[in-house]
Amino acid sequence: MTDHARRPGRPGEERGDRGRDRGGRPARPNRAADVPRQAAYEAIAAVHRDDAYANLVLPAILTDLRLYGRDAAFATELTYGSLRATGTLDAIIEAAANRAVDRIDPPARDALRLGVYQLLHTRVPAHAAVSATVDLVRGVAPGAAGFANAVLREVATRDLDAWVERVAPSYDEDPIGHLALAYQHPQWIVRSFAEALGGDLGETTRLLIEDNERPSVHLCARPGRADAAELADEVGGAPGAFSPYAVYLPGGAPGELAALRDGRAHVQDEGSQLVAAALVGAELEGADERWLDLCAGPGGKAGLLGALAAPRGATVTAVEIAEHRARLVSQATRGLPVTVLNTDGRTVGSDRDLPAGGFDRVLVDAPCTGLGALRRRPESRWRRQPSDLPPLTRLQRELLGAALRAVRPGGVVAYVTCSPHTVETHVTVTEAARRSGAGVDFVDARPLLPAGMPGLGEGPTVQLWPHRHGTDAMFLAVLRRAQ
Ligand SMILES: C[S@@+](CC[C@H](N)C(=O)[O-])C[C@H]1O[C@@H](n2cnc3c(N)ncnc32)[C@H](O)[C@@H]1O
Repeated sequence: MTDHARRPGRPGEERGDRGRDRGGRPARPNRAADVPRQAAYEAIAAVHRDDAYANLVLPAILTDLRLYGRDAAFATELTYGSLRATGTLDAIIEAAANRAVDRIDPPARDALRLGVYQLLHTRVPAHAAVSATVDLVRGVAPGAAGFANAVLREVATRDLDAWVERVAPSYDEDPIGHLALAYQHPQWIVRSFAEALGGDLGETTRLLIEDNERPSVHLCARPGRADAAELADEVGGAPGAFSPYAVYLPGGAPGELAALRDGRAHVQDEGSQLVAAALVGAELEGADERWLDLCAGPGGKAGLLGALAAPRGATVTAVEIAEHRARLVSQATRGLPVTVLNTDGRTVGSDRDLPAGGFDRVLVDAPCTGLGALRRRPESRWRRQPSDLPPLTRLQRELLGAALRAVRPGGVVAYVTCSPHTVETHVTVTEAARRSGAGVDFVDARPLLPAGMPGLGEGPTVQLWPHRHGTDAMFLAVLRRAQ
């Protein structure tokens, strides 16, 4: 695995030796296991053992094992599908094995997850799923082959619905617990979605279903450099439903597109385009020249803001605390009127380049749990924990407080998260506005989005949703500092 595919270890986090051979290398399944399953095993083992990200580690494994076409697609489906379903697969394995999953050796457990996924979610014939998985287990955890065989045979006695009925609480007694198991999300996340959707469990279910689909890739045709309709023709895609800059790409990865190479477009979810453009569309009296992006890495929104700033004679200051991400912002905004600062956005007022009251428009695209983008990272729903919330919401409040210091009287701030969790959205915004010394008014964000966009709620803030808008679940609040 390449280093960039690996999530940095947290301080004090130890990596165990399980699933490694005597030389310390990850144990490889035996060569008899067929190659797509071997690739999927290696990817999910890397995710669980090394904290890797599947979307980064899998392409490297596919290349390493020379898998293309249908084989690569099968390996991808197995990897993404079994990572997304981990919690549900584990509940089924526990019931079938009559043993807690954390008492199963990690290599055998990962192989079993893959096997159960094939049995319950794919058209792979049961005998093939069982024998291929037992072969895999022989390579990675030889002592567990008989155990795996017995568990898989037990799982194969029922279909998915019957297993859900057996292991999930009934919908009537515990609807959140039932939906979590049936639709493969942790309970705390289902609860937070239901709350953000006003308690509508039917709509929550539609969201959970959408979260289990792979999203299409969206491009942003950079204003002044490309036209969305022409770009759609060029790449064989379709113009977006809402953003005037969006193009939906057919298939998965964008690959080598000339438009990306020569800076006419960048990859960006349509929801991200909409919230960045909303900041620029907000009415402003007086000067409109100095824009600030307080959390800019890796530079998607800074790229769009820069392209929108250029013809207006405005400039963008893009702040990013992480050095490597600041470099990505510089790359993403080459040729645009954007200055990148590798610093902490909370230094507004004490950093010469970030003067208090020095900006007309400010974007805070805050670090968040990313619960609105679970479609993109199959493992992230199981990795995120409720304990992630307190430090993140504190940082969000501080960054929004800094933005409210940075904006001039009468100027506007857009607060954005790619999470619909109300603690990261409404609670953060209300608290930061309350604590800010300056007077702050909410601007209705709905008219700042394209006319006719459905499902924008009661305002003044806006929550976009995968199942309503086909975008990530982006939240947008627009605030104006009192004169
Ligand atoms: C949600 S991402 C921003 C995405 C970006 N706006 C885009 O469209 O590509 C949040 C970013 O904030 C950065 N960040 C976190 N704490 C920060 C701080 N105190 N000051 C500035 N940037 C910070 C993170 O490193 C991360 O790159």
